[in-house]
Amino acid sequence: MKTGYDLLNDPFLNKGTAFTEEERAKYGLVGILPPTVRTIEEQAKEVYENIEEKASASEKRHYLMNIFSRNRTLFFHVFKQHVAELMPIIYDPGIAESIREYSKFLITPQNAAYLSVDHPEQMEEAIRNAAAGRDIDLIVVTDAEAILGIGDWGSNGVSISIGKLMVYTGAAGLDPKRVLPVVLDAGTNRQSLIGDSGYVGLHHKRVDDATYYAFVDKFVALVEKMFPRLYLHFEDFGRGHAAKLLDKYVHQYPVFNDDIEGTGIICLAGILGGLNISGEKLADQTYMCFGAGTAGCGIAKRIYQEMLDQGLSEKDARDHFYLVDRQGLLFDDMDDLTPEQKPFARKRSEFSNAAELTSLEAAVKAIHPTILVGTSTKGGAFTEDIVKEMAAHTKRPIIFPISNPTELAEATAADLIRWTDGRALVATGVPSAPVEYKGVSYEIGQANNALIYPGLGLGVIASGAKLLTDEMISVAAHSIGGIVDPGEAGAAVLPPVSKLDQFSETVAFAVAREAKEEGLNRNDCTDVEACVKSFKWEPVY
Ligand SMILES: NC(=O)c1ccc[n+]([C@@H]2O[C@H](COP(=O)([O-])OP(=O)(O)OC[C@H]3O[C@@H](n4cnc5c(N)ncnc54)[C@H](O)[C@@H]3O)[C@@H](O)[C@H]2O)c1
Ligand SMILES: O=C(O)C[C@H](O)C(=O)O
Ligand SMILES: [Mn+2]
Repeated sequence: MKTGYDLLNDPFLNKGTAFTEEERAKYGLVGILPPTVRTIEEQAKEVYENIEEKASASEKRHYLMNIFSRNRTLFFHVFKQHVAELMPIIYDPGIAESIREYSKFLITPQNAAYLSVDHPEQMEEAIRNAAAGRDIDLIVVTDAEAILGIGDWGSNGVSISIGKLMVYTGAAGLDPKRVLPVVLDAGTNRQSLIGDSGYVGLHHKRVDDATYYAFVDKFVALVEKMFPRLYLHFEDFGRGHAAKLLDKYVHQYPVFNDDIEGTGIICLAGILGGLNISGEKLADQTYMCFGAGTAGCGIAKRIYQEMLDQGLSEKDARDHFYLVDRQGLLFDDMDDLTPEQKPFARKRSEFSNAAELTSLEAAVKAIHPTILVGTSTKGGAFTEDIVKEMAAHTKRPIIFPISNPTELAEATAADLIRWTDGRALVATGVPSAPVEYKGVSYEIGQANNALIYPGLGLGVIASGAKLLTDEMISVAAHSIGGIVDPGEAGAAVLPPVSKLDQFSETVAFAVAREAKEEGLNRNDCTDVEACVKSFKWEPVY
């Protein structure tokens, strides 16, 4: 039993001024807290008022992270009350700053595990120390090679693991005591970090692939052994490793790659939402991806799978896809294609001007896509000319500029609505305010995997699913339809973040039900909804 300062310093147990007089007497807290006893509602009101007073998002974030470090219950109480308002502060886009400036802002290590490739022999000890006797259901692990669109950040990337886990709890109610953020420090290729004496990670380049894969393999085997019902979420691994790691473990353990699968689900859901508004069919769409990396190929694969599920043959389905990357349109004779790009690469013989299709603009002109998804990290890439060209050949162009953070988005929602005279069906990666245009208020959906991974994770964890299957992923994408009224002028293609906790539960029900149908559940799911609800933690003392 913890007492005194040990109790106040434990963020999972601390209640601060809300410890009652009886508790203060019992736990050695008499005299080390100010005399007034507060309720959590009073504390939360105070915290919220303080946030409102801070001038910048950055100050708000630091203040909130301090609360998070000291008192998880209070932090989540406030977060849950103000999800839509606080998401951009503690998650994307605000989180990018805390990664770039991690060494400067490091307050406490926030119960994360920092694993060093230079000391694999310490791995088990490190995880044990970080878990500190807690049973863990969920790990978010990053190696920080490709954080959002801002690149390689080494140990600083731990903030993305922490931030993703905050959203899991805020949105789906996963118990913060039962989660563990992990950063795998395999070095960094960002020279400025290596040369920065203030940098807190390893001061050397990323290790070679053999050492790297041995490090990750050791980690996965170890945490699977230590926490037998673990759901393992991979975040922001580099293009050269992300899909390989997922393919390696996906049939063995319940693992999830957020950038590949989470983004695939949310974009499919957004596209289905868009088609619901336009009344068109997926099989009639021409899909173009700009930036065919981890997310770009993950999304293409999910949409492709949906076309197969809708009855198209593999060949017919593939014919709908065009990938554009740095080289321009990707052709099958290129020698630098990734394994994930290859299935979607086109034949030069399909075009009379193949040699000229080296830019997005040329590709849009030649192909006339009806759906354009941006995962390129090239801010402003969807120019007025490109968007107008696309919109000239389709009534309701579906355009999702989803590169993060804000400055890397391929376009803004306001420009897309304006350039297409209100016809574009838009979703963005970061939150966008409604766009007022010619008397209509266009609500903009947020195509960010944060709208889906919390519910998906809750469904997997509550059911105790042995694996995360393609079918579970598909039902997750379909489960968030029907929340938005497609008939309303300016309707969004995705449900609003303000309803995140409600639809996360809907997603979890669907996923747990599917796990049960596939016989993959290890927990009793006789009553799926009761099972899911029993896994939800409430931020109250
Ligand atoms: N909204 C979401 O939920 C979500 C999810 C995942 C990723 N993303 C965003 O997508 C972007 C890409 O992430 P990723 O993990 O796929 O990274 P990645 O490095 O795997 O892929 C980026 C791809 O874009 C290509 N690219 C880079 N610069 C380009 C340019 N100037 N022109 C054309 N192509 C270019 C790269 O060659 C690469 O193939 C990031 O900004 C990230 O924040 C958003
Ligand atoms: O973190 C986000 O905001 C979404 C996504 O996982 C990304 O890498 O951009
Ligand atoms: Mn990511």
